[in-house]
Amino acid sequence: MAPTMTSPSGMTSPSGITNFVINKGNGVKGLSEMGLKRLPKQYIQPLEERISTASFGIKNSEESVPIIDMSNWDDPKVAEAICSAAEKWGFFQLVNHGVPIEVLENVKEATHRFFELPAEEKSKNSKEHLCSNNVRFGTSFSPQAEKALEWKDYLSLFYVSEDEASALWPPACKDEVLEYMKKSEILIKRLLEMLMKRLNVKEIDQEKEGLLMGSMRINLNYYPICPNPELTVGVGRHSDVSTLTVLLQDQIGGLYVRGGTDKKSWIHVPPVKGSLVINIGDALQIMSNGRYKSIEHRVAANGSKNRISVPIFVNPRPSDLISPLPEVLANGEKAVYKQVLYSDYVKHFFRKAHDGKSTIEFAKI
Ligand SMILES: CC(C)(COP(=O)(O)OP(=O)(O)OC[C@H]1O[C@@H](n2cnc3c(N)ncnc32)[C@H](O)[C@@H]1OP(=O)(O)O)[C@@H](O)C(=O)NCCC(=O)NCCSC(=O)/C=C/c1ccc(O)cc1
Ligand SMILES: O=C(O)CCC(=O)C(=O)O
Ligand SMILES: [Fe+2]
Repeated sequence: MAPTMTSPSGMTSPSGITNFVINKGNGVKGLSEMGLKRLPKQYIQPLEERISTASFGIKNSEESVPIIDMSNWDDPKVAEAICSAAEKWGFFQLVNHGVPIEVLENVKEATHRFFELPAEEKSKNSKEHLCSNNVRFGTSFSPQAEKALEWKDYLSLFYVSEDEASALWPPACKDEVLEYMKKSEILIKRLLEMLMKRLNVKEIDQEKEGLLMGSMRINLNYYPICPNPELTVGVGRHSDVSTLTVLLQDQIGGLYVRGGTDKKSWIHVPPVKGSLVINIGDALQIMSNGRYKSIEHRVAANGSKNRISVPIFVNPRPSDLISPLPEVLANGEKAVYKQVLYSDYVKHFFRKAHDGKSTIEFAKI
């Protein structure tokens, strides 16, 4: 249902838009549903950040993110494909990954259910209305730091415990998100085992497990139909600050990653039914001393369809010190990154607007 406006004229001013979208919790979904004919000024990105979808759909098999079949996950060829993709692309898609398709369908449905709630209901999960930092309903990425806003609303859920999730996560999506997280855990452990083996880490003991996957954050992303998609972005250029990210996308498309032979092209990650997209994050780039790459990516806005995605960010714990692993440096390799407190790293990321691969400079020696 379209939101009712108390002061239609106030909406045309920049502060009216900000109030409606950010403070009142209508999000860009609220703007989209008013049937705006033109993109508000705040969302107009500089030319160089806009995404031309002209090449959308052009296929070039050598220039696409690998699609890896995990049916025989203990076959060394699978590990080889995964580690090579993590080195070369930092991104890959998995099919037959073991997470039941029904679980994925349920979490997509739950995401729509949450965003269909009235603004007042969703706003109960905003940082202003909730006394916890672990649940956050918001819009754009970092509105207080951005020169141009991004065309996305989100619900971000930091997992602390089953009890806290039961008490704080919105009932519209809580069970389905928890199930998605739990059912993905085996896959996450398998991936980390393969990736670690190649780095000379023979076994993932409890300490390493904490460092690699000691905290999880799940975002429900909603990209509503945009009046001028060519002028803005859904998500600007960034790399994730996670160890790795498990991303569920729907069938709409619009995710682009930096890659190809020139390492500069923007390559579309086409939706593949039942698949999960995996990408390496900054924490693993740092721990592998640059061997695995956390690749820049971004999301286009869409002029005709609402899109959702649900990333699971698998992370170190906030209290962990991260640095190149001793096993990686055992052969005399020189460390490229220094030791940083993971929560400092994440705060640095959230405090600024998206700026491509710049976050990792924070950890460079
Ligand atoms: C530092 C954290 C994130 C928050 O701890 P806190 O004690 O609650 O910290 P602060 O209250 O000081 O929050 C710091 C600031 O971070 C920002 N922030 C706090 N969570 C959020 C939040 N989910 N969303 C977007 N700002 C936030 C926010 O600016 C906030 O400031 P403020 O506006 O004053 O509340 C802490 O939970 C922590 O260390 N977590 C480690 C695990 C973790 O969350 N890892 C990040 C994985 S996320 C990832 O890889 C990519 C995410 C991403 C997301 C969107 C994109 O467009 C692209 C990528
Ligand atoms: O929506 C997507 O496909 C990707 C979103 C993303 O990059 C993120 O949330 O970090
Ligand atoms: Fe991302």
